[in-house]
Amino acid sequence: MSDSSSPREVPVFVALDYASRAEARALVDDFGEYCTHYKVGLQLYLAAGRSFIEELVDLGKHVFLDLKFHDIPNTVRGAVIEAAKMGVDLLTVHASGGEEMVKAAVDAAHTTDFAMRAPKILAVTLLTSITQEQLGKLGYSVSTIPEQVALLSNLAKACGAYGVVCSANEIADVKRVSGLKAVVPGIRPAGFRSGDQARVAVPKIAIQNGADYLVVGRPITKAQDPLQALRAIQTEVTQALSEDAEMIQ
Ligand SMILES: O=c1ccn([C@@H]2O[C@H](COP(=O)(O)O)[C@@H](O)[C@H]2O)c(=O)[nH]1
Repeated sequence: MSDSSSPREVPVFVALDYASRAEARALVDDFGEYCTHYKVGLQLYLAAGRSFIEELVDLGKHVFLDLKFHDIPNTVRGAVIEAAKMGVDLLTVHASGGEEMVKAAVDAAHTTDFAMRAPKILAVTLLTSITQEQLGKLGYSVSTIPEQVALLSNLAKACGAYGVVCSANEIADVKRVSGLKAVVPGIRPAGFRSGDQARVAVPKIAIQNGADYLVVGRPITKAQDPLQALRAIQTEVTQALSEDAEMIQ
């Protein structure tokens, strides 16, 4: 979306976690040209299906389909091909599905007939809702969260993924081991409750840490004035990017 010679841009994907197409479409219409990037996850996909994704694509929006595939390689390959047909920009699989599965996803995205619009594959490392304690209960008690994220980022890179999903706390580890794009949910503007998110950061910190994309849901969709909440986040991102650029000069 931007090359290394152009100024750094960090798109904000608004997570449309709604139970109906009508609610999601109302927000998209309210935001108009203020928002060009939307994420569709399990809830809205199950409620509104492919046609809503195609509607967003037809509106010229960048669509991140966040269905987090985790299955045997052959099944994931088929699912990626079907997703590619909708013209989505980004698509998630769980890195913990293993090398063969992530490779199958990347290969499917690149061997599809829709090569011009091949979705970029993101590997989810550790969900931003996971704590160190929960990681231990999953049997990874020898690893810290940053170590586990680094390990899975390395795997994602070896498989040819475009990027990973991680929290703002692990971006440096991701960049160090893989150089992949960091797509960062768990964004909480100052004062907004964390809820079920465990590894959170304000937009400014995510930018300072090197995020390539932010993902924001409830701090926007549950705000009294969602457009105002979106604009405030966009302003914080723009300011942090210009402070960062000044530091580099
Ligand atoms: O590790 C992950 C991976 C995906 N998500 C998704 O991002 C949004 C975040 O929503 P908020 O309301 O801002 O918490 C949501 O759609 C998740 O499914 C994530 O949070 N963490």
